[in-house]
Amino acid sequence: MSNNKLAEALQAKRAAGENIIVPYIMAGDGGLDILEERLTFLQECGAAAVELGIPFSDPVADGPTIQNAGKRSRENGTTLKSVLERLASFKEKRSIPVILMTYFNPIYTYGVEKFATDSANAGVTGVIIPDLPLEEEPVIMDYLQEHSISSIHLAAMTSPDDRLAEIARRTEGFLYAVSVKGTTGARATHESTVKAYLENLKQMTDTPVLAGFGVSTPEQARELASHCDGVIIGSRIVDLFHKGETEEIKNLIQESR
Ligand SMILES: O=P(O)(O)OC[C@@H](O)[C@@H](O)c1c[nH]c2ccccc12
Repeated sequence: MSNNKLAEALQAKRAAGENIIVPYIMAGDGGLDILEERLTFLQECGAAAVELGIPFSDPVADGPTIQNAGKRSRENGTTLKSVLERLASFKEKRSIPVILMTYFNPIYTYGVEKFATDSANAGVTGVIIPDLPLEEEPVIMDYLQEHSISSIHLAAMTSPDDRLAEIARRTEGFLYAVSVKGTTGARATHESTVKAYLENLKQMTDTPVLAGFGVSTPEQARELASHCDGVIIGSRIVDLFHKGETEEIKNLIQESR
């Protein structure tokens, strides 16, 4: 049974004529005590969902901004366990969907089945595991489905069409269209081939398609969203929270919608 709660929440924003905006933040950057406040703030800014990163020592897909945030978070003692416990402590109070972004290693160490159960208890709506290839997904798929947690897959610009079609078919909640060739981080421009790539993905699925990597301004967000359904904004938001520039975050999200 695939699960549509997340896709439905995102599609509701789209149906209201908005671009779907999903900010990424690093859990525990600034301490876990401010997590609730940040999620509430992002919800009030009009974010459709939040992608919440779990810090990890070898974040292969991350650029410097998120690597540094992960380092700060680990220095604060943040672990997958402490994040799930914290999320569980205020799950009744929030309505914004929370998507966990974690590499597979912390999940494996935690225990795959326990991860799914505890994530469900923490009110987690979806997960992104960037280093778990489609072929390896069976190790966790059934547990996630049992708890109605969406498994969000990443599409890469370098993948051939038949691979993209398979990813588009299997993804739940939304399809994460990685829109650069490289790691996370703010960039001035995207390659001209991105448009065709996003439009191609849009034709492969009815699930929302969100573009991520390298989006840091409302202009970029609106431009990419005009070829799909919305965007994920990571490094820029992480940086602004770190500097305490919350007003800027609000403007960025509101002008991207
Ligand atoms: O930081 P950027 O360039 O805005 O990209 C989003 C990204 O940070 C977030 O979705 C993310 C952080 N770490 C990841 C690892 C893999 C895939 C995605 C991510």
